[in-house]
Amino acid sequence: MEVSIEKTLGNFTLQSSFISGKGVLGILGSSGCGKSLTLKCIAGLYSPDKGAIKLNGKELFNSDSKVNVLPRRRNIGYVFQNYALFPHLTVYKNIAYGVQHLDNAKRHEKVLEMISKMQLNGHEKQFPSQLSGGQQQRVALARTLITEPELLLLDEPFSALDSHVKQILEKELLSIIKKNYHGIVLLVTHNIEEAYRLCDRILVFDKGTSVQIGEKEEIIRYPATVSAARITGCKNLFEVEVLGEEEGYIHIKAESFCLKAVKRKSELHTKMMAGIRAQDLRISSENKENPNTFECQVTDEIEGIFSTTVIVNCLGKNLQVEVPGSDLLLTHCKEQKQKLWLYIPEEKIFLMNVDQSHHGMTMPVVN
Ligand SMILES: Nc1ncnc2c1ncn2[C@@H]1O[C@H](COP(=O)(O)OP(=O)(O)OP(=O)(O)O)[C@@H](O)[C@H]1O
Repeated sequence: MEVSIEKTLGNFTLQSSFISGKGVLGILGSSGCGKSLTLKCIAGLYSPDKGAIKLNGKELFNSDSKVNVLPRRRNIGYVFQNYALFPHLTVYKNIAYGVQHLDNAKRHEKVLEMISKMQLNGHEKQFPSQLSGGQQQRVALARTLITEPELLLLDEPFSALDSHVKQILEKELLSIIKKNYHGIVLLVTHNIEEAYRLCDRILVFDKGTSVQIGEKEEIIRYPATVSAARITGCKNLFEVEVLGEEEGYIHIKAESFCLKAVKRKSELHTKMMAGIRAQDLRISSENKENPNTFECQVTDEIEGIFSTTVIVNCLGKNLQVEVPGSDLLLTHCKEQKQKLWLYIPEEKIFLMNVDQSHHGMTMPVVN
């Protein structure tokens, strides 16, 4: 599908442009950045001010040629955050709702098939209020998939679930979807972990604009913009001066320290932003004399369940380092007042442009 739209609502402007093939595309961005609005425009619940939406070669919307296909004729399935089931209808009738045009025998056959695929056998006569969150979610999905949509839109379908069952249920639901549905799936989330677990590719949104699209590993490894780096959980971002390049490496200077970084294909400017993930930094009690190794002091520690975030000061700059829950080396070094060294791996540093302004309908950076 191809989307390239603009929509202004009050003082919010959406500029959404991307291309998606089959598989699950995660739409990732912080609250209020335009993820749901993008889905609503695709589903036809809102009309963009300008642009075009194409699905499997058919134009659903085009502001130039004044095409605007009615929502019910778009053949798009939409599962909302709260499932929106009909409370007064049984599971069976909820699922049958979208295929009332079929004759009785055909409709019954399709409903039973969907009940079996969604593992809802035995719940046919129950009402939504008698089901668990996960079961309600499967009914919502069954009610959508029975209409054989060409595109499936999932808007934070896991947000109403308890966190302890969430991971199991989301995995289960995605595997049901992948087994039974072979079209395009757009899944809205503001959680990078969820996007990483469930999606094949990720589209990143920032303040109403789609800024990057690519394979999920690529998006995590090489965010193209500062906002994509932040939303994917990068804690260390700083401005650098590019000093030069040599044999596949770039030399950069960040305030008082000079670093070496592996050169990627990105275009270089004198001033850039550099990012390094807290998980990729290493603290050691020895100076192994690698490049990018600096003496550091621990200034704070934020304890998590499985890991600790250590704030280290390195040549006057604070950096966040993630270490295992009980890092004995760190405890020992602190007790013995031993020197600590921070190593910044050359291959883990990524560079981004400083200028983050988005004007006009630009396509997001494609990895
Ligand atoms: N009907 C409306 N009228 C005016 N502004 C609106 C309307 N619908 C949405 N907006 C604004 O558009 C922006 C994007 O909303 P949207 O629902 O797409 O956010 P989102 O990224 O899905 O956020 P969340 O993760 O919190 O659901 C928000 O700032 C919201 O206030």
